[in-house]
Amino acid sequence: MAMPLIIAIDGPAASGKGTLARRLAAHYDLPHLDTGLTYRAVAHRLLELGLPLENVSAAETAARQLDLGAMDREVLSQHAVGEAASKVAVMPTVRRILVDKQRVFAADGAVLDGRDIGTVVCPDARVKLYVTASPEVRARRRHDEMTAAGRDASYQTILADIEKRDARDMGRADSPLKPAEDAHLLDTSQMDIEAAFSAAKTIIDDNLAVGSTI
Ligand SMILES: Nc1ncnc2c1ncn2[C@@H]1O[C@H](COP(=O)(O)OP(=O)(O)O)[C@@H](O)[C@H]1O
Ligand SMILES: Nc1ccn([C@@H]2O[C@H](COP(=O)(O)OP(=O)(O)O)[C@@H](O)[C@H]2O)c(=O)n1
Repeated sequence: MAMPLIIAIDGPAASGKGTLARRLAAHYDLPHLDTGLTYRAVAHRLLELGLPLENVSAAETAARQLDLGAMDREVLSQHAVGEAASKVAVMPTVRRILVDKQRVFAADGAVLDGRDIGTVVCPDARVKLYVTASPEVRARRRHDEMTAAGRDASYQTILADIEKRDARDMGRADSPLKPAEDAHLLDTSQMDIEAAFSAAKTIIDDNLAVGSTI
C-alpha cells in the first residue's frame, strides 16, 4: 500500500503557516490539523476554570479530555490564548498526550502545522516546510488581521509578544521550535499569500515527482 501523504509545516507565530496549510490541504485534498489549536484549547480550559497556567495536572486532564473535532477556532484564536498556550506547551506530559492525538489524526495522510511537526510529531513526513518571516513582518500581519476583525491591537505590543513567544518556543527543553534537518525553508517576508502558496506547491510537487520515480 502507498505511504499516506503527510505534509509537515512548522514555523513561528504569524509566519503564515496556517494560511499555507489550509490552502495546501485543499489543493492536495487532505485533511488539515492546526496543532496550535490543541495547545490553545488546553490553555483556554485552564483560563475558563480560573486555574493557574502552571497547574500541570489540570492541564493534563484538559489535554486528555480534548476532542480535536470540537475546537472552536473563533474563541481559541484570541491573542491572550496564544500567549497562554505557549506556557502550557512547555509541559512534557501535556505534549505527549496532544502529540498522540495529532498522530492519530495524521495516520491516513494530512497537512499538519505547528512547531514540532517535522521534528517530533511526524518525523517521517513526506515533505517538511519551515515557514518564517521577520518578526516585524509577522507583527504587521497579525496586527492587520486583528484590526480587520475589529479587535483592539497595538503594533508595538504585538511585536513584543511575538518576540517573547519566539524565545519561549525556541528555548524550551521539550520539542523546541527549530527546522527539521530535512525541512525546506520558506521565508515569506517578501512574499504575498499567493507567492508563498506557489513556492510551497513547487517544493511539494518536486518532492512527489522524485518519490514517484523510485
Ligand atoms: N505571505 C503572506 N503575506 C501576507 N499576509 C500573510 C501571508 N501569509 C499569511 N498572511 C496573513 O498573516 C496572518 C497570520 O497568518 P497565519 O496563517 O494565521 O499564521 P500562523 O498560522 O503562522 O500563525 C493572517 O492574517 C494571514 O492572512
Ligand atoms: N505543534 C505545536 C503547536 C503549537 N505549540 C504552542 O502553542 C502556541 C500557539 O500556537 P499557534 O500555532 O496557535 O500560534 P500562532 O502561530 O497561530 O500565533 C505556540 O506559541 C506554541 O507554544 C506548540 O508548542 N507545538
